Amino acid sequence: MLSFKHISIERAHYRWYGKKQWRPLLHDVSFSLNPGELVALVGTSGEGKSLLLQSALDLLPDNLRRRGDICLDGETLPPQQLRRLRGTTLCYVPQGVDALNPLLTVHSHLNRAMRLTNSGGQGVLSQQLQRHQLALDVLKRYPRQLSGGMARRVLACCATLSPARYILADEITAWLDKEAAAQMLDQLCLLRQRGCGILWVTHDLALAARYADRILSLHQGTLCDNLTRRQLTEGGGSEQLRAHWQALPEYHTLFAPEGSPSC
Ligand SMILES: Nc1ncnc2c1ncn2[C@@H]1O[C@H](COP(=O)(O)OP(=O)(O)OP(=O)(O)O)[C@@H](O)[C@H]1O
Repeated sequence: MLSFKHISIERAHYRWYGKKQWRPLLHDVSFSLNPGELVALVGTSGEGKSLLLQSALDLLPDNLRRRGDICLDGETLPPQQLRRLRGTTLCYVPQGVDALNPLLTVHSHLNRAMRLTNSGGQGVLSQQLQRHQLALDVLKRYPRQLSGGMARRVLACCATLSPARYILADEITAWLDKEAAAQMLDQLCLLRQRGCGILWVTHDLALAARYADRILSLHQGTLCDNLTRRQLTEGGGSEQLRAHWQALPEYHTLFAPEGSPSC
């Protein structure tokens, strides 16, 4: 189990006379991610979702710091151990596709992910590409020759090829049309079946309610919801999460009397 215990993230602020102060961005966030569980993390833009994922891998920029503990199977992981576990136990799929090295082809990126698993072989590679709707000729291309959605699928492909027990995926379905997003989530569900724990940052509460086992929501720097999909669809959660859910067409379809047109 991967646990976030009392995580606070603070930003350095310098006064005009040079004194440094730490100002909170996120405050006392605690939750756990179980193996074989897909958990969606929602919240409005700028709430700190990406920073929370980055803090779990010790990837925060120098002007930010984390307080609290990241624990794996009950053991607190110091920063140097978190860095060692990157790619092997914990895998981060960043929001920006600039995480792809511009000097390496897609083949090199995927090969590296495969070497970590030792599951090599062209067969595995082409199977994964097919699952992510990527043609074989994409292997020769450099990141600048990919569309935003293709680059995102290459990043997802690296994550699925890695041996990670926990995947922290930041807006993995952004820039994808509905069909491609559903296919991407089907891939995450396959990983979940294999026992992988997935924390998925998203703005799409409708998709979260369809695919995630649990939904977490951040609001004003704190974690204000940690509920199951069923609790959400049955009207649970904080006021702002309920308002968000009830504004979605999915909510109205769910409660529309049979035979009436859905909105
Ligand atoms: N390096 C940084 N220095 C100072 N502030 C930062 C830094 N990185 C992020 N922030 C601030 O931290 C807050 C949270 O940022 P974060 O990227 O985690 O938001 P988010 O919830 O992922 O937003 P979005 O949904 O738009 O991606 C924002 O207010 C942002 O401006």
